Amino acid sequence: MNIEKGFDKIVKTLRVMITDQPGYLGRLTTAIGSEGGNIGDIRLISSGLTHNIREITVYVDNDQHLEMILKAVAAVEGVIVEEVIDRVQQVHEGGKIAVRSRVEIKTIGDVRKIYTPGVASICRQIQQKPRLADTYTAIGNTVAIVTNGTAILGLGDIGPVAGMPVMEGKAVLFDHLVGISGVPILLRSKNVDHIVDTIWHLAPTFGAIKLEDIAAPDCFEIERRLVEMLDIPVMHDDQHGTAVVVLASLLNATRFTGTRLQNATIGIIGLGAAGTGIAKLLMAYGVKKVVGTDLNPGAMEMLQTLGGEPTNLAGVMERAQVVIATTGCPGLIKPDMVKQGQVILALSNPDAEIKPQDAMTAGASFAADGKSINNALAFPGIFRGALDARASRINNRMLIAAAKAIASHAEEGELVPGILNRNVHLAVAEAVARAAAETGVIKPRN
Ligand SMILES: NC(=O)c1ccc[n+]([C@@H]2O[C@H](COP(=O)([O-])OP(=O)(O)OC[C@H]3O[C@@H](n4cnc5c(N)ncnc54)[C@H](O)[C@@H]3O)[C@@H](O)[C@H]2O)c1
Ligand SMILES: O=C(O)C[C@H](O)C(=O)O
Ligand SMILES: [Mg+2]
Repeated sequence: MNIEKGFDKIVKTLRVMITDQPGYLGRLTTAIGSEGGNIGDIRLISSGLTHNIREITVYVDNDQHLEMILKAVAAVEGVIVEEVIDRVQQVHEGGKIAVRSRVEIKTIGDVRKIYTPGVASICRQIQQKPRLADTYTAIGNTVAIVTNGTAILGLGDIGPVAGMPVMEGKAVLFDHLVGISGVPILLRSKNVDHIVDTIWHLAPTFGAIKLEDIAAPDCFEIERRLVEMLDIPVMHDDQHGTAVVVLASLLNATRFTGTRLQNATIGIIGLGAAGTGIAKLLMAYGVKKVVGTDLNPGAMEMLQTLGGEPTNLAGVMERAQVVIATTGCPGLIKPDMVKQGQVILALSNPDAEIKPQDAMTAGASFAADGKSINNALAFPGIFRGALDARASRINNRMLIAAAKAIASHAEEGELVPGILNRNVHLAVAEAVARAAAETGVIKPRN
């Protein structure tokens, strides 16, 4: 019940020509199954006189596994594989986002209105009353998604351009879930001063700034300085979006087990952007005992400064009732390290420190990975709420309100609700806007 059903396989679609007689499709599926290929959809694409074309979705472990399956299929008489389609690749072709017009142009008169000369009167009005930009431009509904590519998922420092598919993915989620226009900004810099300065100069374009996949420790300084300098919300998603979803999941885990989160010992493995953000929010919520480990002594020092206790990997696994891993190291937690009844959140993407199934088999009471405990549950509603409220910043009260809203939408026995449930994002937005008003971070109308 607590294990997310695995999407940890690679999805391939085989386009096959099959003799249209009884038994051929059966022999084909048997060949796939005999090599351990798990079959998803089977679609009939076209019917000919003697042959059919079908597309068969197969879940495989890796490229070698696919090769074995193709070999087995090639040996089936009356079946020819025409193409192996990669749907993941397909969906990225041409990029996943575009800027599109919201107005229609039918005549030259329309052009005169949306563009020069008509547009000039709108410019003048905004010049006189800057707040009119909220009414007459897209700024208030546009969020920059800024990365320098130094911590793209758990893939590490792969550069901003290689990180673009993730940034586009975040923009797609913004649009789909809460109607925000997310604009990826790729920065070719690892210099904190340059990054801060560049974002400051770009900021008038945006209603808010979402920092994404910028590695620790620079991410802390960049965010701190921007929050200080700008009067629009700035939030590093990997720190705070992740922390909100972790808090939501722990509110539920402790409710199910009848324990008090504040009194639980929380262990964090990997004290980078995500791990440190999680430690900070859990402590702000009232958690008294946070132990943590990192390969980097500077990260351990920071935990100590925050009031946590540095230890080693064995120490975390031994002492913590809840283990949260954010290292980017798949397979770091071995099943024999898991203690009976522990909650294990292995959050690294794309591959977890331990698969939830393995943690459950090893005795965990709850286990989840970064696909279900994902900041995509938090960031859309947090930014929607902050923009709607005209908040100048995002504070802990807003983050905790978001976590409670997420937690309250989980089904019984579930740590968090599904990412695609729009009601969750709406509830998060409302809770965040309310908390912004209660904490007085609403911008005055200028
Ligand atoms: N599920 C989510 O919503 C979510 C959100 C953010 C980040 N993450 C994942 O968390 C991971 C880290 O992301 P980040 O942005 O914090 O990166 P980061 O580079 O800021 O931090 C990673 C930290 O892990 C430490 N580390 C690496 N290997 C370690 C090991 N073997 N033992 C202990 N510490 C180790 C590093 O020293 C570093 O401090 C990534 O895999 C990312 O996908 C998941
Ligand atoms: O992008 C994700 O899936 C979550 C998170 O922001 C990450 O960096 O892993
Ligand atoms: Mg990220």
